[in-house]
Amino acid sequence: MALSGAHKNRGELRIHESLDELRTDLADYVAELSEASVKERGVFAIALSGGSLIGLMGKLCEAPYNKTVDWAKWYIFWADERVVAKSHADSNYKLAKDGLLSKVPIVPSHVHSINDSVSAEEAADDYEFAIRQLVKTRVVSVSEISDCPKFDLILLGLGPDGHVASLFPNHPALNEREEWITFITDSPKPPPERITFTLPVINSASNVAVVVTGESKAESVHLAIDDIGADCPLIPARMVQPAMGKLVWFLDKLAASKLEDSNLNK
Ligand SMILES: O=C(O)[C@H](O)[C@@H](O)[C@H](O)[C@H](O)COP(=O)(O)O
Repeated sequence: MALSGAHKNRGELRIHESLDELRTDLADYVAELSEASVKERGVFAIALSGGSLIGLMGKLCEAPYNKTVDWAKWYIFWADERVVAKSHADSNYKLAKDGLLSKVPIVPSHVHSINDSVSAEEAADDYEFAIRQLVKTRVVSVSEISDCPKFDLILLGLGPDGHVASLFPNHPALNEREEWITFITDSPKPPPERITFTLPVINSASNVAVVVTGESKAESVHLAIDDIGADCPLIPARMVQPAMGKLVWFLDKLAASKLEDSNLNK
């Protein structure tokens, strides 16, 4: 690792010299959490996002992880999904299926994707209902401090505008406190209709990892992590603050290029 650090309340920072190094560290991290969760609970409930994240998780399909990870115990969810057919090029399900899930022995019935044949509002309701059933049977754990599901790991990307999952800057969805899953029909990033985990669900997870590469994200990384003034914009990524869980940032050098030195162990 090029640099590492820990901001006092913004989690652990893992900054990598190369994308290859980041990919290996991310695969190790996911594999370790999977092992710990299977040991403790017998299952691993993981939520994915779309974007470059899936490609960056690619090493999990290779040796040794493809053989050492207990794939049969994985339950897969999406922290956000575009409301399009599962076969559509914009589908986060399709991205993960093609890039990851079809390459490892995941149990098909453990893959919890959205209902793609209904409206965004119905898809959000259906997804929340499905997750509620899995919380009842403790496939997904439950938070000790809220009634929210406690995913073992939620993986997020970061947009250049500071969005995470489908929670966009200044969008009312950021204020949702009751629902676990909400929907939007006006996403500034196409396609417009999406469902997304709400902040209470993200912040109830045992582990949240934000995976960010490239210079276009550097300003958002700075606004999400550094001690900024009250006049700076409050971007969605800064609202990712797991209450009891652990937050880890996987960054490449370009994404980390605007971070203040004081956050890094040089
Ligand atoms: O549905 C989506 O649009 C994604 O889930 C989105 O939240 C993504 O994670 C970020 O936009 C970062 O994407 P990149 O890593 O590709 O820039």
